[in-house]
Amino acid sequence: MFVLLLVTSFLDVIGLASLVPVMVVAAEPGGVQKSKFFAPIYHGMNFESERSFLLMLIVAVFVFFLVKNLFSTWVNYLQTDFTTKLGLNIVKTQLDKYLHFPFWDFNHLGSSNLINSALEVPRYYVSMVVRPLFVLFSELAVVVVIVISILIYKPLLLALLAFVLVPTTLLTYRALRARSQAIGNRVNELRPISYGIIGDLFTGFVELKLANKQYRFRDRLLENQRELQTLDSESYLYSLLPLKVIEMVAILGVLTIFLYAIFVPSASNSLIALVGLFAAAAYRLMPSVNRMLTALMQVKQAQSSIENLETYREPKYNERPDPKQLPLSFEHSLAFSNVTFSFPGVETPTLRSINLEIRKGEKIGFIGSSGSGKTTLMNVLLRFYVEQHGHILIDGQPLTSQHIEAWHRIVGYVKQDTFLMEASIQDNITLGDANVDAARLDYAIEQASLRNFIAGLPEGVNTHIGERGSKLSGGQRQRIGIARALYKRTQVLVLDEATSALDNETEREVNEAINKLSETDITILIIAHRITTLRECDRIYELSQGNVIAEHQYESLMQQIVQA
Ligand SMILES: Nc1ncnc2c1ncn2[C@@H]1O[C@H](COP(=O)(O)OP(=O)(O)OP(=O)(O)O)[C@@H](O)[C@H]1O
Repeated sequence: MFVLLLVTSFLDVIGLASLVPVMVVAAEPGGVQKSKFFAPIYHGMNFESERSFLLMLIVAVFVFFLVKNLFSTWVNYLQTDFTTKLGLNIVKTQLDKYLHFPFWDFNHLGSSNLINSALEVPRYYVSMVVRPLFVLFSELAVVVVIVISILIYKPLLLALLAFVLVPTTLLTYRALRARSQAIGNRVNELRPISYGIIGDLFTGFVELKLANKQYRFRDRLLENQRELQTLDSESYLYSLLPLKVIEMVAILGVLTIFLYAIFVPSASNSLIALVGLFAAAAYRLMPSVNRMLTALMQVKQAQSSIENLETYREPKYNERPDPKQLPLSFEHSLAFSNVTFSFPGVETPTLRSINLEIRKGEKIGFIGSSGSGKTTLMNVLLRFYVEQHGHILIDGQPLTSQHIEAWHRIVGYVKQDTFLMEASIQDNITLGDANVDAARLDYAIEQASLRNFIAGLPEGVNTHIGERGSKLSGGQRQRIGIARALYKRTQVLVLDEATSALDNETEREVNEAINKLSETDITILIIAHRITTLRECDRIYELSQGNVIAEHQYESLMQQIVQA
């Protein structure tokens, strides 16, 4: 890419330079014969008249410019193609980086940071680092060609130009560099904040409106955006500044030589010619130097993007599943054997030596006060968290990182707040499958007790459910989650009963689905906040402070509660 840009720059300079001798010979009668350069060509090619030679020259110049511009358009195309692919590649590597994040680091990072890192940073990197580097390089090539030409033609002029332009350029760059970098860093801090506020505004629409706080959020967003836009304008202003500074210094150079010529009359003639040359050369060099400076400042401004691409590359953040994935068979039992788990940086374990054995097909309930460790236990089972001691045993075999893919194929999870996309019911159940297995979908809908509900919708499974399922009731959302788990042939289903949707209708709907599932051979683990959900369970374990403190049967547990 850089070599091609170099060639383009050379062609640009040659193109411009070639116009001067052509114009000189054209302007003067008999100029071709006198020219040291053109006379041999004129005679060598046996031209009869100067007019036909000039005609040939004009056609040659035109063809040269045509070819040069076709070539540079092709190079520009390659360049944009290259930056597009590069940009996409960076988005991919950034996304992969975060997809392999340990679960709690992922949560800790937050979605606004993620959006910024995966979408904005690559865009910024391409437009503020890669493209400016191309500009820098091609302008550098132009400057080098001009400098060499001047060096050959008039070394004194070069010395003069260097004396005026080099310190100015360096000083301007030094003066703006630190501020540019500071602007870039601040922009990188502010952008995720805007995404965060916008996200809160959408997710908390109902709560914020009821609390009449929506305008406070709007004002916070506007405040943040104001600073962002001011910084943006400031950096735009800085991009305009170098040209003005350089121009001022160049004009000062011209005027100084004039002054010298006025006060030292003996030197005036040759000096005036030098002034003309100086002005011409400076005017050709100034835009190039300006673009180079702007490019350098943009790269400085994008320093934080470069750093962002580099962060979290350490191995501890890259929990990629072991490449050698092994098959897994689950025919008889799954067990927690002495499972102990602590969150990083937390001293007391959240799960302490958990020992449980569950046979295939059993339905097991988990109860316990809030914070007792129920969700954490399920997250260990789902491998989002990994125990520090003990093992999860599947048919007696420890579940290792080499089984992750096989395990995730057979385990399903229906969370309290089921993840729903702004898409059709079918897409939500199949998670956007391109080739939907219709029989499987039908089975999932039936088992999740969704059939009547879907039959009543005008567009059936193709009905859109609104942002995060806003057009559904709490029970319908959970049942879509259950259908999703069944569609992927889940053998172990973890159900986290919603605490928020506690109305009787929701309970009835979800219980109906669970009861239906009890007839299948799917192993079900239900975290329940209401005991009635656990009617069909074979056993119910009670957790307290990370320990299993009791094992109950549904009937006896109900009796205990009634007596209490
Ligand atoms: N990412 C985390 N980092 C540190 N501590 C955490 C984290 N997630 C949960 N905890 C803590 O672990 C403990 C167990 O939480 P957990 O969510 O497993 O409880 P739970 O029994 O499912 O509660 P609930 O019924 O309210 O959902 C709590 O004290 C909680 O504060």
